[in-house]
Amino acid sequence: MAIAPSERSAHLEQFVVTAKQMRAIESRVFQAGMPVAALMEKVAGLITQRLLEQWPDRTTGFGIIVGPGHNGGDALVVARELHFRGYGVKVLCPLLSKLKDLTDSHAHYAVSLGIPFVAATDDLADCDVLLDGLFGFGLTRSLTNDLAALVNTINQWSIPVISIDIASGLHTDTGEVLGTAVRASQTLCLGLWKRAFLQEVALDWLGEAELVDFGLPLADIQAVIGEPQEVRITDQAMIAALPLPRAANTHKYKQGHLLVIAGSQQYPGAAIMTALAARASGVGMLTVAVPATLQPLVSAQVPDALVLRLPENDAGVMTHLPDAVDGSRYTAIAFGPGVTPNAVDVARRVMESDRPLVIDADGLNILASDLGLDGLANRSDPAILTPHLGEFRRLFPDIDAGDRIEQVRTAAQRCGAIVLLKGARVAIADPQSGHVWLNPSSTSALARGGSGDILTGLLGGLLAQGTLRGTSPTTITQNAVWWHAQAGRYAARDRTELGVDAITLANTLIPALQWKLALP
Ligand SMILES: NC(=O)C1=CN([C@@H]2O[C@H](COP(=O)(O)OP(=O)(O)OC[C@H]3O[C@@H](n4cnc5c(N)ncnc54)[C@H](O)[C@@H]3O)[C@@H](O)[C@H]2O)[C@@H](O)CC1
Ligand SMILES: [K+]
Repeated sequence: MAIAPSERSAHLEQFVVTAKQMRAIESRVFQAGMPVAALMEKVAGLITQRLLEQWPDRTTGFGIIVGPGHNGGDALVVARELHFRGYGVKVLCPLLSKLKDLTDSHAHYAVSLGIPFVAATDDLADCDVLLDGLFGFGLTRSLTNDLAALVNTINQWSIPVISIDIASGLHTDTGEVLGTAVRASQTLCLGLWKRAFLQEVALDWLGEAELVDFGLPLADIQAVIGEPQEVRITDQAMIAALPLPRAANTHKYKQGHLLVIAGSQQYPGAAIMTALAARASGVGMLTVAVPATLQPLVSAQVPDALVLRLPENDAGVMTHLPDAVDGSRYTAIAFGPGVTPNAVDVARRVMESDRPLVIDADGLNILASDLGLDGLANRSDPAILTPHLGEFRRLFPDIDAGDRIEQVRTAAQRCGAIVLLKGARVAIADPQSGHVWLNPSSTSALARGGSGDILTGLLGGLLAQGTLRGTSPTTITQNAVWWHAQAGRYAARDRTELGVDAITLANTLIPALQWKLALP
């Protein structure tokens, strides 16, 4: 059955594949009768189209770097098409004697057309654009000797490099640099997102990444992937997960009641930032529990929140939750920002509550140093841990095998909580299924103090609302990560990456949502 192009694109955008899966999908398509050469023509035609759009001026000179496999074949077909359209084209093919048959055919044909093949990397130094067709998902070994020298040389130039499928030298699954790798300004990822694009170690090499859909049948993709273990977070799924629209006859208690427990005399701002972001989530009721002396300050900043005064010690650290703070009154609890590592009794009470829980910052440090993780698996309602890498290492010191995606999966399964590992590509793991969701679109503007407090408040607010709507806690967690990142991106458009302080970020949450909702 045919599906609409927008629906197909939303489907494709959520898949993440390994090299092995991509190879298996490709094999099915070839076995079904699609000629390899025809598919290569189709892919190269789409790449050529992108290049023509970006460089319509026919005086642009292209340097085409061709490897031994079909990535090199793609590049040669593009070279031919650019040549036919009147562009200047030079080909550098360092492994000319080792070309796969189809690639070799294209090389012969290119020579017959009079396209110049150059011998030295420096012969490309006067090109305006380089096309990297050295290796795609077939790269198996590290780049060494002459190939490594070639890559290191072009990386020193300031000529834009467009990589076909993946920046050559990156491991398709882990994103690791194998010896050395091309530093692309742009990568045209073919067919399906390879796992490397969701690995933060690869980001500096991939440049701007775009998916080029060349029509792989969804049935073949689904037959190979089965139930997806790793999923890319998409706008479409996240817009659908928002607590919108609200029921016309709702009232504030039906929109969730979040208890934020945060702050200390040393870190009063953490309570304010968490509360401001919780407020922007649209949560029906917000209560903020802080050490008593902070109450006037927090009330002044967030007058619409109920601010509870907790007993505190001489250092301004909350000492315990009085019995009057009855956890059962709340739909969700967010605990940890700025409480200091000494708020151990409060942490214990929070862990004992049966409410859906977000634990962040010092809350995580207290788990690591005092309470341990054993209490998490037996809770009736979910707990969500939101560590950055440092906190992750303290919580799970012995998890170091595999890449980030595997590590976060292991961590969730081990502790029985949802684990959200922060970073340039946030990864969220579900303890039961082992599924991992990856956020593909973010901004370095978020690498800043206070940004995590905003995420905690937003996540808490969405958890309180989503729990009542029956949204799954992993979907709510994705929703918060996505919204937080989009707000960062939206704010950075106006203010650059330097201008997205935490308060600005909190104030941008709603405008960013309007921006996303206005998109088709
Ligand atoms: N999957 C698909 O459906 C399609 C794939 N196409 C292209 O085909 C590519 C994959 O093609 P291939 O499987 O031929 O793989 P590659 O083009 O990535 O190259 C693999 C070749 O390089 C050699 N090699 C690996 N590491 C090396 C090293 N360090 N030094 C020297 N040689 C090394 C291998 O022995 C093999 O011959 C994709 O990335 C894409 O560009 C497109 O042409 C058509 C559609
Ligand atoms: K490449």
